[in-house]
Amino acid sequence: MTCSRCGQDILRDPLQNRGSAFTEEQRDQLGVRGFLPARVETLEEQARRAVAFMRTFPMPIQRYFYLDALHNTNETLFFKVVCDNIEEVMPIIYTPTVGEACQKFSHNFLQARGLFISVKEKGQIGKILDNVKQDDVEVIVVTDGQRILGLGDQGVNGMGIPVGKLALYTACAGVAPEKTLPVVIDVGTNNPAYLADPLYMGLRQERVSGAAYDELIDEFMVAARKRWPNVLIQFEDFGNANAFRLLARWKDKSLCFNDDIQGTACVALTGFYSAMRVTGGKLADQRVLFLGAGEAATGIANLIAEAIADEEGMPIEEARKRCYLFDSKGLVIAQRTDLSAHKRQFAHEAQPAESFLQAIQQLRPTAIVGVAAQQNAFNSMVIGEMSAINERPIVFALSNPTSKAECTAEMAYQFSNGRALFASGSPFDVVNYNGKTFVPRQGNNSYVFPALGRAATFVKAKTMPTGMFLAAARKLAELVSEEDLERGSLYPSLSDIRPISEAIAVAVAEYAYEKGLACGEKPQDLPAAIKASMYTPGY
Ligand SMILES: O=C([O-])CC(=O)C(=O)O
Ligand SMILES: [Mg+2]
Repeated sequence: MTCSRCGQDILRDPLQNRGSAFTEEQRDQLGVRGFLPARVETLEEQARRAVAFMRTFPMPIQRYFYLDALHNTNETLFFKVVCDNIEEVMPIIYTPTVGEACQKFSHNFLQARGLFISVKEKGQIGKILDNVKQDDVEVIVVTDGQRILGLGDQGVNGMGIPVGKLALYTACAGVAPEKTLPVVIDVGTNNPAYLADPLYMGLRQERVSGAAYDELIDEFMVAARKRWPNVLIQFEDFGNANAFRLLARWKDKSLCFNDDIQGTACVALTGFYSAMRVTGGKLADQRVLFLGAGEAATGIANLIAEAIADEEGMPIEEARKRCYLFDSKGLVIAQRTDLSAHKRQFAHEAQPAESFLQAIQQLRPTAIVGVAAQQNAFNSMVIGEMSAINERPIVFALSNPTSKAECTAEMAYQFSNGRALFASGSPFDVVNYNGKTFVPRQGNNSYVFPALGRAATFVKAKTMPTGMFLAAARKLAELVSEEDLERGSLYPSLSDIRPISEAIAVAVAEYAYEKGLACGEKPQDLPAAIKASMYTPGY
């Protein structure tokens, strides 16, 4: 198509722009001649320049803003850089640096990605969605910014999270960039610093709750599905109360899931399967004590219970007795009267314990899981006690970003004399301890959410039941090698995330076909069909 006046628009559209890679022919056809230096470059050449430039910035946050600018300029090039350097780039565009980027969002704002829907726009969400050019959105990640990682209420500044999650959908599981849409629902913020900040870009009012909140989310859910009937909606970083309510309201009638409850659970369960290859025994033999009782804690505890119930043919209530929660008021036990429904399921008969250490001494757990964003809560006493009780204590410090982790990898190995089976939510470097090299890996939902989403949209599932998360956890566990375990890695290397995501997507899709959750015929060669459906950056 010849369009001599469209050239400049094409160069400004990150989905169409190829910059210096436009060929001589395209430069004439598309009307971009004159707006580019003479040399025609390959994507590889462009990527080399981009990576070299990125590395000139000393701080991760500077690299984040450079990559964000690249993302907004040329998506193909951005994803080429991300896909070919995933281990280097992931901690920048995702956890932990994305947390800092959220905190700086309103101060460093240049150009936004995604949709901002505020409570002022109630009644008009359908119209807003009609403004979106993309006609085939497959995955939406939506947040209301109330609990961004372990950083609390970030309001609209939380937009970095849906943007980062969706970048991983594309990079890890090949969901095409034009089929993703990040969304922030702005109902205000209860963060006093933002309310007082003249540069804060969201609604400067206290959060709306109750019926007005529910009606807004309902309107969004209905309008999104009307505009894109098969879209998957991933709930991300909502506050506890809304996260559980929204999931309960929508999980059986809409293709959706909550990443913090279900995605995190899936990866944590894999961590247990890996740990048990070292310790021996079965999941039903575990006794798990959680520091925290929110989305991640009860999500993980419930999925462990589902897995035990499935493996042992045991009632779920019985299986739940392997998991104990410790919240801000102490150990969650049957006699407490202040418990919300999601905690009550894990309120067992036990003595009260005021400190986490006391709870360990009473319950003698095989594993502790930190999901309370309490830096250094897993101190030498806690890990020392776990190591006195267990030959190989399981210690998962899952809170994000790094500053909120319950302990560092180094602390876990040091305080356990190198015996801890460790995983963390944020990345930690290799640790040398007592002549041994440990390679800790991330028990982060990024191992599974892109693949789960890829599978669910591929099979056009109507909902995402628990079995899909179990299938993903078990497949990921199969991909952990003996060499990984020898180095203390409970997960495979993220440098292989693309084939890992592919294998998980195949396993989840297989499960969906088997259980009648899929719409349409199963392809004869499912792995080949899934592979062929995955986007790879190229012109
Ligand atoms: O974003 C991450 O790294 C994991 C996650 O969902 C969270 O911490 O809320
Ligand atoms: Mg999250």
